[in-house]
Amino acid sequence: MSKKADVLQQKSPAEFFAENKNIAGFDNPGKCLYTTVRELVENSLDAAESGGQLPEIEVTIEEISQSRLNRIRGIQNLDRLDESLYQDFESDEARKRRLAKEAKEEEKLRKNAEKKGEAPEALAAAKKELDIKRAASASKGAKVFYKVTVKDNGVGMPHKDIPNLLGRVLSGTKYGVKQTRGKFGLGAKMALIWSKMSTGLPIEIHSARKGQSFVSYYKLDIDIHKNEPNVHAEAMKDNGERWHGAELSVTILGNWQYYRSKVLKYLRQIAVITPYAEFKFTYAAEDDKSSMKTTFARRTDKMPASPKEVKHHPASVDLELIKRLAATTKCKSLQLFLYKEFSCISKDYAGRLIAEMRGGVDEDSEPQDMSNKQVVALHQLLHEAKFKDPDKDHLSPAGEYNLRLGILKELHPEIIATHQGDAKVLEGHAFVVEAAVSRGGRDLKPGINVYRFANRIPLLFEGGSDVITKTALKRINWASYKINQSADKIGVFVSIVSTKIPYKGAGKEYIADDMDEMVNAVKHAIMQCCIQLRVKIAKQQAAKEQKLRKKNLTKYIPNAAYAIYRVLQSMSETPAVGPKRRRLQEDNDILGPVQQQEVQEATLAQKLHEYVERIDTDMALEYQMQQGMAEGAKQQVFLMPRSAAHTYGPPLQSACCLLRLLQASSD
Ligand SMILES: Nc1ncnc2c1ncn2[C@@H]1O[C@H](COP(=O)(O)OP(=O)(O)OP(=O)(O)O)[C@@H](O)[C@H]1O
Repeated sequence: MSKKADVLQQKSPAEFFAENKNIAGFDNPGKCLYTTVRELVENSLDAAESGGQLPEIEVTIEEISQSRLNRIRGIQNLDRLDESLYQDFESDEARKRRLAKEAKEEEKLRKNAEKKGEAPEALAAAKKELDIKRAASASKGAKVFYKVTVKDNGVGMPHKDIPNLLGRVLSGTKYGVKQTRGKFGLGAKMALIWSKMSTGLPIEIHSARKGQSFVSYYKLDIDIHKNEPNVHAEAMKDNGERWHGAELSVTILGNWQYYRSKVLKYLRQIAVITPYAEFKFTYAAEDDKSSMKTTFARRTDKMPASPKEVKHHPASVDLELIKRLAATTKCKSLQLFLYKEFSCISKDYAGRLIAEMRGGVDEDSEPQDMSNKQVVALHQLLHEAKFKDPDKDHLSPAGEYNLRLGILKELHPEIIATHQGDAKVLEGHAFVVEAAVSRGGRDLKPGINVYRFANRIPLLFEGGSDVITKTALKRINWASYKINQSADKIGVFVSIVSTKIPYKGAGKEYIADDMDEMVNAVKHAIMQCCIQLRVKIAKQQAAKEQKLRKKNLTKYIPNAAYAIYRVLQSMSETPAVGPKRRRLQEDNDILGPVQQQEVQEATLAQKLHEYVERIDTDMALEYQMQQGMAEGAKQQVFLMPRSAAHTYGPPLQSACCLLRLLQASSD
């Protein structure tokens, strides 16, 4: 073994995450740009919602070329002395080859245009496209940097806490048992670590609490080795406008070209799940042509009730957590400790648990005095004893109203159904699954389009391994709900909220598919939507078929009226003589008016129109009757018969309902 391998080394959390950025979703420059936007936006949403504020979030990505970045960093942009040192150097030979290839390509374009007889403008457009492709491939290796700024109207941060909150890995205010988008105390610091690694520039922060007379300003970076904030500048600026919120800016290496669609998709999906928020997005490129601005507007002022922090459920605690709680509790007795620090344990039940523990503890023992063995015994008992499930009042699902509104506003589906499931429990943490299934709409491809949300954030990566995708694609028999899995544009939206989302990894990309409780809850929510959708689809199909039938019948009325009238006319002109030509009275009844010109072609056409109209209504009633029996909404109404001897006739039909009289059973 080499000597070096024997040397004991230690790593700070910042060093660990700097070396393993991918764990936190910072895989390559493009993904780093995406994850930076995502982490900052999610912090902003958490901050606005925790203050009960309708979120207003501005996201700006400013493109910065290498030379501009150098100017910002105070580095001189030197001319190259030795061109052949650089990756983009092209030898004379290579240049000749490239020019020859380009000439060939242009010649081919010209010949093709000639063959197709295209106008000179078409050839010019094709050449321009080719030039753009060439320029893109020439700039493929060029590095582009971005200043990402996210501004919100949230609660801001206390001045003195800012360096620790944003310059120390694994520090945050969201570690309690509470539904929040953030969890690990990592996201914003990863953006800072990436900026430090790729551009060396610090993060800039403006922040103000509600009613604060000053705006906190910090420019800081992180000492990765020590996992400590390193403050470059600090100020308290005047806050005349009494602004509150936070604005964070980081300058990082990225790749907008490859991740543009992901960033925009993320913003659209977050607009779906938070229709009460407004997102303004600006992309400022170095050349104005590639810049863009877009707004995802707020559609409602109805914000879901804020999630609440709750106590630990006994089924969710581990040994270390019990030790920590016992060491820090203010409770002086074990009974009070169990009652106050955990949910779903009454004082009485705490007493019974302590009696069951034995081993030298009683109700009055001090929690801090528990020995290791006693803590182990308590831990074991908490996992073996029965406890009520945690309730769901502390959770904050988007709500069917918001989910439906968000989908309608962003994707415009033809039909949609939503469902919110009952609270379920996973390892002591309550969770709620909400779902929506839609058909048709903007931006959807034919087939199943899955949209995943966890604690109201969209999950865009690693979909293949996720419980929602797997359930939607493999565990639902779409055909049985009148849905064509490959031809229809189906949107499946599932949102899971919990005090602990069982993410795989710190990148918060997907939820594993190996927990039965989760699988069942997701499947149930999707199926409930499908059941509602089946009814809507059946109604739509019947209405469509009926419309088509009516259209077809109406189409042939002029021809039919013409043909019938001609037959009747020629019959009426032919005398009825001879034994075989004797007419029935009914024939005379029809032919007489034709002869008298009382019935004409137009009369027949009108009667046929009336008939088609009538059978259309009859068929609608027939359909309603079937629906009433099979899948329509049923309502029981109890009526008192006027006498004991009452007869129950056939169902009564109306244009909107079916009334069936039945004798109620005596009990
Ligand atoms: N825009 C903001 N407004 C108010 N506070 C913020 C804002 N951004 C960050 N913070 C504070 O900084 C803390 C650290 O943020 P960071 O993104 O590093 O982690 P997190 O959001 O707690 O968890 P996660 O790593 O899961 O995102 C947050 O817990 C929050 O208290």
